[in-house]
Amino acid sequence: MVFVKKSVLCTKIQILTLVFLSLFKHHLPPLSISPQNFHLHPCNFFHTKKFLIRLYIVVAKMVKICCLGAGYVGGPTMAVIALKCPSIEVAVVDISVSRITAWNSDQLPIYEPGLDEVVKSCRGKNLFFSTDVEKHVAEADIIFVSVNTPTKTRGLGAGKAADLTYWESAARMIADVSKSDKIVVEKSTVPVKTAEAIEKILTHNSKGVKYQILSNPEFLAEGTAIEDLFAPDRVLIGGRETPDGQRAIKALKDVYAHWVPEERILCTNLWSAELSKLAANAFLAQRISSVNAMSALCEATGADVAEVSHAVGKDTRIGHKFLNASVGFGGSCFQKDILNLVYICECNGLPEVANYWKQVIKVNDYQKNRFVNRIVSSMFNTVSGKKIAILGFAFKKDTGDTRETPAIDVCQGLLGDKARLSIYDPQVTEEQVHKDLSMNKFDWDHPVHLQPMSPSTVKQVSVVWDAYEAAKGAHGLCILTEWDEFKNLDYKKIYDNMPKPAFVFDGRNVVNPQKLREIGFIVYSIGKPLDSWLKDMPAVA
Ligand SMILES: NC(=O)C1=CN([C@@H]2O[C@H](COP(=O)(O)OP(=O)(O)OC[C@H]3O[C@@H](n4cnc5c(N)ncnc54)[C@H](O)[C@@H]3O)[C@@H](O)[C@H]2O)C=CC1
Ligand SMILES: O=C(O)[C@H]1O[C@H](OP(=O)(O)OP(=O)(O)OC[C@H]2O[C@@H](n3ccc(=O)[nH]c3=O)[C@H](O)[C@@H]2O)[C@H](O)[C@@H](O)[C@@H]1O
Repeated sequence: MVFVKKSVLCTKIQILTLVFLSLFKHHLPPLSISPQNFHLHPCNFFHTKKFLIRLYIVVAKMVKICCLGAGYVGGPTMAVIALKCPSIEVAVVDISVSRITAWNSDQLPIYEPGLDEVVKSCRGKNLFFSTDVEKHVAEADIIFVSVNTPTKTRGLGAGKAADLTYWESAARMIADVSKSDKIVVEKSTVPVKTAEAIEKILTHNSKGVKYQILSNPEFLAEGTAIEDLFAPDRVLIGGRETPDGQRAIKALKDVYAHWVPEERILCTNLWSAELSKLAANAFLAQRISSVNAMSALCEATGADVAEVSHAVGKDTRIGHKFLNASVGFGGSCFQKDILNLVYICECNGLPEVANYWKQVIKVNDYQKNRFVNRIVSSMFNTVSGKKIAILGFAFKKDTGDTRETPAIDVCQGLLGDKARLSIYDPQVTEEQVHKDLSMNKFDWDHPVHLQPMSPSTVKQVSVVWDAYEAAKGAHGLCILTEWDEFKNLDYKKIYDNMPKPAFVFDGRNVVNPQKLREIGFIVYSIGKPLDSWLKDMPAVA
């Protein structure tokens, strides 16, 4: 009985202390950042004499992370950190009010398998989305910067160099509002040596606050972001080789160590980390351009690119991943990052290296042009006034992202020849399609609220919500995204509703060309033996 009364009294005191400390936590002296401090067992916690000290530690110094940029990287990455590290408070902030409103709603601003569940399980607990950028930056111990780094469209390095406007303004804002020491983490993909520039901005405006800059590039791919974040091949952290730099690396490593095995967390110097990100994307894109270059040769010789990729990929030194021939790679990063790499090589007096990487983009552009040429040349050298169905507009399946999607170039090529397009994609809105088809190159990579507000509607384009509707009355059907549903469409029904000859141009090799030929279609599949109809047509119109 005595024990019960004592414990009730004790609990009341504990709760009151907790409330008190919560209210006045900002007036307590800071402790060193170490997530290890927070692994207190809840049972021990309330029954030890050191209770007040422990409570002080937990309430006063729960590690706070703030991420600038609630986009495709900032949103999912921070949601996973919050899920895996319940002892860390994560605030994701953005200058775009509509993005933050969407993150706080049931309709998240990006489509990514598994993301909804992760966000819903920690939002409002230790994961917050806010437009109060300055408040959260001021309170944070670790600040991730995951803002846009588009390709420059004007001035020095236009068309190649990374535009660091958003990064620089983020750094200046951090310097303005910070009153305590911070670890600033480059999450965006940036040119090598960016950390040096950021360091200068921060230290020259520091008002006595100390900063450590880390490079922690992100390797997630869209469509599999949550999977990739849960089990990354590696986490890369680059920092200064000074004692303070190493302590900062350790603090960030401790965050990832909540769920990533130690041997997968690689620590390097700053420049290696920054360059590794650009190198990884360049290597990946290079594989696609290599297989796409082979696909042209396959069409010319009667080889089948799928068989060639399979045979080549069986060599364990080469491996089978990323060898799918396609209409071309898209997405917000491959082209941007390679252009950036090319620019850095040129600036460092390495024109041969620059030209080598430039070729990866040239082959990608060649592949998209080749696809359009195949369509036009097989349809009697003109698509003027003809309806063409476009199945898939996103740059890959399982995402609604259309940034630098090959569909834009293919559609623009067909529109240039006066085709009428009927577009269907399960995740891309009508507004987005019109915006993409009327926007200037590279404009898409700026924050949404800074892009052209009301894009002009492209007259010859209609967007529909059903593949059958898109194909009705169409002379040809182009598959531009490998959505699973395109594999299982009723192609007989589609064929019956099209004028003849009816064409299928498969830019993702999702259909079985033989089966479609049996129905009656004339089929073009990337890198596959050509239909007799196409053999007589020039590959370049
Ligand atoms: N999308 C991807 O799969 C990957 C992207 N990256 C890199 O991550 C960076 C971000 O890419 P995404 O997330 O795709 O871009 P995003 O455009 O989806 O998101 C960037 C966000 O930053 C916000 N922003 C810009 N300036 C800001 C500021 N000063 N303060 C607060 N918010 C600000 C924008 O409003 C936007 O919502 C880029 O450097 C990209 O190269 C790296 C790996 C994967
Ligand atoms: O820095 C980035 O933004 C990210 O870029 C890519 O990820 P992502 O662009 O989201 O998607 P990928 O799966 O790499 O596909 C890129 C493009 O290549 C195409 N692709 C991919 C693989 C393949 O074999 N063939 C092929 O044409 C895809 O359809 C897509 O258009 C990288 O895979 C990520 O590691 C990286 O973090």
